Amino acid sequence: MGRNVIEVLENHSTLKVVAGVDRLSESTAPFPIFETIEACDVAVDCIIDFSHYSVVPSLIQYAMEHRTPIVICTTGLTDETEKHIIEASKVIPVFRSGNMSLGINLLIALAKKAATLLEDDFDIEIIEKHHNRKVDAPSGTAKMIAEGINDVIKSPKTLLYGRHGNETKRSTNEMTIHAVRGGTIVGEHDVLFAGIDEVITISHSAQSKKVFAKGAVNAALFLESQKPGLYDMNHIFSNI
Ligand SMILES: NC(=O)C1=CN([C@@H]2O[C@H](COP(=O)(O)OP(=O)(O)OC[C@H]3O[C@@H](n4cnc5c(N)ncnc54)[C@H](OP(=O)(O)O)[C@@H]3O)[C@@H](O)[C@H]2O)C=CC1
Ligand SMILES: O=C(O)C1=N[C@H](C(=O)O)C[C@H](O)C1
Repeated sequence: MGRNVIEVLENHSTLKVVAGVDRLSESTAPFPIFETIEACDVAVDCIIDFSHYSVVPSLIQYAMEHRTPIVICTTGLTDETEKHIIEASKVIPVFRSGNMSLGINLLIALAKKAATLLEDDFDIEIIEKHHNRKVDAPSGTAKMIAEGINDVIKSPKTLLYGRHGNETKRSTNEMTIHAVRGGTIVGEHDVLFAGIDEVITISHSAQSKKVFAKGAVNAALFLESQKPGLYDMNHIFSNI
């Protein structure tokens, strides 16, 4: 994703990459690359993060100490890191989303609407598919979809992850996320509403990683004029 962000910013009219963080960089980039965020001594106006959940706490710490707005796109964050993000957002503008595409945010809005209409008679299941290099499962997006649905239905469902080892039939109170990993699949999410003799599926398929990089750059631009706070895609697409 880092390379995709660099490409999106290559000919940008107002933004430019002034530094990168990569622990094993062999890059010939025209800007300094640091092994860790702590080593970064370049003044930056915004941090865009696509990394690994284990390093996000150090990014947040750096952003707070330097009063730098931050766009956090990394998924698989621990509960402790989630709390850290909330604390940080009291001091600096923080943009946080497990999916930076417009399409997924529309899918969530549609799935919420469908869930409120169908929750009594339809089983809801989420299937996500990603490339074989992804380290976290289920995807951050699948969790966002499930949480979004649970926020609006009368009886929030218990979340399950896969059905392996389950020796009882499906309960109406559950919603399961199924994760598939293979090849170079960029990112696919299906929300299934399965009723008697009919199934409605709401799907999103990312065709390239560029879509996430563009979303992150838009989020960085959005943060430029924001006060400290926690922001997400709903603040950008407020009319979805
Ligand atoms: N919100 C969104 O829209 C999107 C979010 N993502 C999320 O962004 C994150 C990154 O995705 P992606 O770029 O595809 O993943 P990659 O694995 O390609 O890149 C992750 C980067 O983080 C580095 N890294 C991993 N572990 C550590 C560590 N312990 N210390 C320091 N650096 C580390 C990796 O370095 P190295 O190569 O040396 O391991 C690599 O440079 C994931 O969490 C993914 O789910 C991805 C796409 C869209
Ligand atoms: O790791 C990825 O590639 C992606 N991760 C995000 C997620 O976990 O939902 C977003 C996107 O689906 C791509």
